Amino acid sequence: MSFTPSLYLVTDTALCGDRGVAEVVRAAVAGGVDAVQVRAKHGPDRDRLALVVAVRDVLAGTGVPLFVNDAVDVALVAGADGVHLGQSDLPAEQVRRIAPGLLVGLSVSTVEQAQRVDPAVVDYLGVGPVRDTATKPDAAAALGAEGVRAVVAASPVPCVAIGGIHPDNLDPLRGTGITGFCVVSEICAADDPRRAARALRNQWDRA
Ligand SMILES: Cc1ncc(COP(=O)(O)OP(=O)(O)O)c(N)n1
Ligand SMILES: Cc1ncsc1CCOP(=O)(O)O
Ligand SMILES: [Mg+2]
Repeated sequence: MSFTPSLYLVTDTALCGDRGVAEVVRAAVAGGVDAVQVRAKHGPDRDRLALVVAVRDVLAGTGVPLFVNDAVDVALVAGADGVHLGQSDLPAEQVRRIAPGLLVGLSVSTVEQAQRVDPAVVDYLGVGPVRDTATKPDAAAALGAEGVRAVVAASPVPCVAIGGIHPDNLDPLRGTGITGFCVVSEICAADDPRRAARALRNQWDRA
């Protein structure tokens, strides 16, 4: 089954603040988010696992798939649907071999990286960053919409765009070939995550 989300939320624990990640996810899904990745770059695995389990419980029965960033072991233990890997994380081939039941996402920032993707081991690509973003200061150089279009054209699997995406720069991504897009700060830092998700979803779904 191919993974083709429209609005993919990647969480940031600090930006979610006192509301907590699970409650922000609940609101965002009510607003139209159709895929979620728990991205917790700091802290012990026990805390990461507890966070993923809390989000899994919020997503139960919604049909919205749950991904874990980086940590294949946590994804398996928590019963998540998939894992998202970067170019420096565990190799996708080996993750598919040890965890054949997990969906696998891979980050790419260049046409060459997209051309090397094996569709037998990678289910979707996260293409970016589209723009510079304070959320991931160590990201590669910004691609812009035309750069995204070139990477997507080279990909054998569905692609989502990520990085610096906000309502004022979303429209140029239309027609690049992406199935959808990811946001962190636009939803996690919003006063009203449900409303922020609904606005993004309406903007994207507009014909
Ligand atoms: C959907 C999606 N695309 C790209 C990324 C970035 O992954 P990575 O390059 O491994 O960087 P970190 O997120 O681990 O800092 C992502 N997480 N999700
Ligand atoms: C995880 C990640 N990977 C590339 S950019 C990025 C962060 C995107 O965050 P934001 O949507 O706040 O710009
Ligand atoms: Mg990573």
